[in-house]
Amino acid sequence: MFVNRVSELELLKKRYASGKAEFFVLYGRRRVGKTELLARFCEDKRAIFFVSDLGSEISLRTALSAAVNTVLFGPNQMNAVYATWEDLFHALAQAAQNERLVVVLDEFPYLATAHPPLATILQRVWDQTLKNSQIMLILCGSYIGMMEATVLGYQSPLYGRRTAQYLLEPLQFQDARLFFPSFDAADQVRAYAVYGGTPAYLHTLQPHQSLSDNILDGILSRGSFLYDEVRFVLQQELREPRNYFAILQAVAAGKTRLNEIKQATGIEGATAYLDTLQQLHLVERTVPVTESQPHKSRRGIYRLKDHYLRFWFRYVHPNRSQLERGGAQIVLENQVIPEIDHFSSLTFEEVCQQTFWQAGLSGKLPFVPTKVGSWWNANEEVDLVILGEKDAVLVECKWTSKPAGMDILAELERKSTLVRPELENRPIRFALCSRSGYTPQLMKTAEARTDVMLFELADLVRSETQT
Ligand SMILES: Nc1ncnc2c1ncn2[C@@H]1O[C@H](COP(=O)(O)OP(=O)(O)OP(=O)(O)O)[C@@H](O)[C@H]1O
Repeated sequence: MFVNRVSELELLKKRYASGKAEFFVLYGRRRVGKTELLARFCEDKRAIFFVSDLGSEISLRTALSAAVNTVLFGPNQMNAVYATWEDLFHALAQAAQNERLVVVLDEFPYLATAHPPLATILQRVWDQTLKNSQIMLILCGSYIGMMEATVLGYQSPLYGRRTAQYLLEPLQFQDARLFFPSFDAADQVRAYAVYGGTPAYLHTLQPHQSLSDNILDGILSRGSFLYDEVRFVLQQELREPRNYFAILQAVAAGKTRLNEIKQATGIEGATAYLDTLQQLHLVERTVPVTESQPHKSRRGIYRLKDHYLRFWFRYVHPNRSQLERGGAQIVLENQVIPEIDHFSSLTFEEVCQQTFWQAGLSGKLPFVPTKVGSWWNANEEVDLVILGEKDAVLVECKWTSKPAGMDILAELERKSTLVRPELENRPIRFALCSRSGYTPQLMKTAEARTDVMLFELADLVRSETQT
């Protein structure tokens, strides 16, 4: 099963069709599907696809030489090794002189580390010959920090050479749910809350088993792929993980403001760590949707960007001693199951947000949204506010087992008086999204009013995506 990535493939195809040399940089966190995407793209093309590993400069040059020669001259030439990287890149330029040639260097940071002058050499050959050829060079990497240092950043010799760069994001809910179509709608949201949109993590799910059995066997049990996955990935990205781990754990536990994070971790210099974690796309700082200058906002809060990171820091990392002694069932029963709905409620808001964006952009809302996000002040918050040029909808997302009633609408109307001053005279409408439906009285009210919309869980999980 290969899910979505339609717009990414389109972008790559467009560049391929440009008729000139292309230098495409694809990056994104581990397991997000970079290699798979590029493999699909290269399927029907004249392409050299090379995945680096932790080998030495000579072993990587030998392996890449073999890959290059096999594609350019056939398997008989496999043993000829280019004496220098210059020779190798010039050979690529030669081969791409009159004919499109795609060259993928996957896990490029490994190459750059094995041979530090490589970025400078590539830049030189690019400027001399490659840029005038028909090459489509794709550099790809997981270690986002390293990609930014070796290819994307100002300080890199390759800076300014790229013709396109793309950060591959995890799949959204509508795609992720295709990995567990047999779950009911509520469990699909819960599963997305736990696994997020990383295809490699979604692949571990056994759809014929219940969600809790999946969590037990595939996450909480020692030796399972996901049990140590976060530690493994973070240790590769971060040299001194201890303080980062403490900060990530605090944020996962709901400490979202800077002073709360400092207090929970005792780390005075938390800001610097948070900056790095943001650069690594592990943490994001969000501000109320109405803020016009996000960087200056005093209402910024920190959140973990990745769902599975959130789950791991909430339930695996803090319970490690118990889990190491075989206590997976106890952690599941005493913590995960009782809290799963509380844990999933934030994801439900995110699913609603994704749905409103999609609906709005495909003309299914009364107006085109320009921004969708949460709003909060020191004491109160509104789950979502959908802003258009001249419209605003305030949304309450209820992830509870009881039908939502008039009190929920009244509460949202009360909060609208707090948000109104920031809405620049836009008329306000209200929308409710509820996992468990609505009371008859609220349904009647919504029918009678043009400024109230009700959405059921089924409306929100209905899929229109491609596979
Ligand atoms: N769009 C997709 N639909 C379904 N499965 C996918 C998709 N993208 C990737 N996968 C699967 O997810 C797993 C991880 O993908 P892949 O190896 O491409 O990720 P990556 O970003 O290159 O990871 P790494 O950085 O760890 O090398 C693979 O098993 C792959 O087949």
